[in-house]
Amino acid sequence: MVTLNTVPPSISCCSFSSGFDAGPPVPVPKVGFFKLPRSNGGNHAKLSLVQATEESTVATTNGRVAAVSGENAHQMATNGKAGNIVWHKSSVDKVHRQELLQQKGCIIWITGLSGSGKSTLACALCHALYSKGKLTYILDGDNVRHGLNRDLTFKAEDRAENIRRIGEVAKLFVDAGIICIVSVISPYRRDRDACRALLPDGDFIEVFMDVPIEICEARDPKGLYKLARAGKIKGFTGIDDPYEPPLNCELALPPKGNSCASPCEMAETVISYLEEKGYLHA
Ligand SMILES: Nc1ncnc2c1ncn2[C@@H]1O[C@H](COP(=O)(O)OS(=O)(=O)O)[C@@H](OP(=O)(O)O)[C@H]1O
Ligand SMILES: Nc1ncnc2c1ncn2[C@@H]1O[C@H](COP(=O)(O)OP(=O)(O)O)[C@@H](O)[C@H]1O
Repeated sequence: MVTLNTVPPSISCCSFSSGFDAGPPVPVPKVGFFKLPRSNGGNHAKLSLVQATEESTVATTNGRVAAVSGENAHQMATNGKAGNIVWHKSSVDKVHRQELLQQKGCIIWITGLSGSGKSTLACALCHALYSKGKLTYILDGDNVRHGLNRDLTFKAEDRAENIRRIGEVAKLFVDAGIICIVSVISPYRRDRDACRALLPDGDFIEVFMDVPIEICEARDPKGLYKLARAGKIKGFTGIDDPYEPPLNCELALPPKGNSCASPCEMAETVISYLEEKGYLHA
């Protein structure tokens, strides 16, 4: 049984003064009104609340953010196509959640050919960490392609989008303080490295299932290699589509001779790494 024994963080909502004792003082913003230009339809723009702090200036009209400066400008620059989006901070953050869970959030990214044992290792690891009272969540390629990524094929650009979305979701799990286990072929180095770059150094732990295709093909639990060899599946990884092995992974798990270590032994190897790097403590 896991006992949670933590001091809750003091609560403050955004940067507005709450008016009651809620922990350390927060900056009280200067609040005023600001008239925005006429909207397209010729109606007068509504007077809008302007929240101005030393760090940022945000104006809204009809619920939409109109202007930002200061530290949040960085978020404006990195948010892709939408524009005018401001990062919203909470008073309960990753550090508090990690304290609650007594672990550190990270991604264990398991890459390798179909049949190399990614899902099996993911399950063994999840089980072993659960036994130690550690919270994990598995994002498995097959499973995610049933929902979030059901619109994607196995063309290179769709595989890239598959990995990008999984990387972003995994990053949210890490922010939640969870050990996120990702088991996906992720055949392109560039796509894996892009996910690595989403996280602080060390938090992306790449585990390579270094299993030769002959072994994977002999296993063929879903009969997909057989279909690929028969030309009934086109663009199958390792047959007529590329797999780029990692160059600098944190862990590689090759077979010893003709046999692989058991899934439990592999899970223990990963757990030793997590232990050594301090991920199993807050
Ligand atoms: N063309 C092709 N190539 C590779 N794999 C194929 C293909 N078509 C279907 N499958 C099945 O899809 C699973 C791989 O999905 P992933 O999301 O992990 O792939 S990828 O990372 O986007 O390359 C993979 O699951 P695993 O066997 O668990 O790896 C296969 O079962
Ligand atoms: N360490 C292992 N030793 C022997 N067989 C394994 C091992 N790991 C997985 N397998 C077997 O290999 C097959 C493919 O494993 P799976 O985890 O589904 O691979 P992947 O997710 O990479 O496609 C399954 O039949 C599984 O039981």
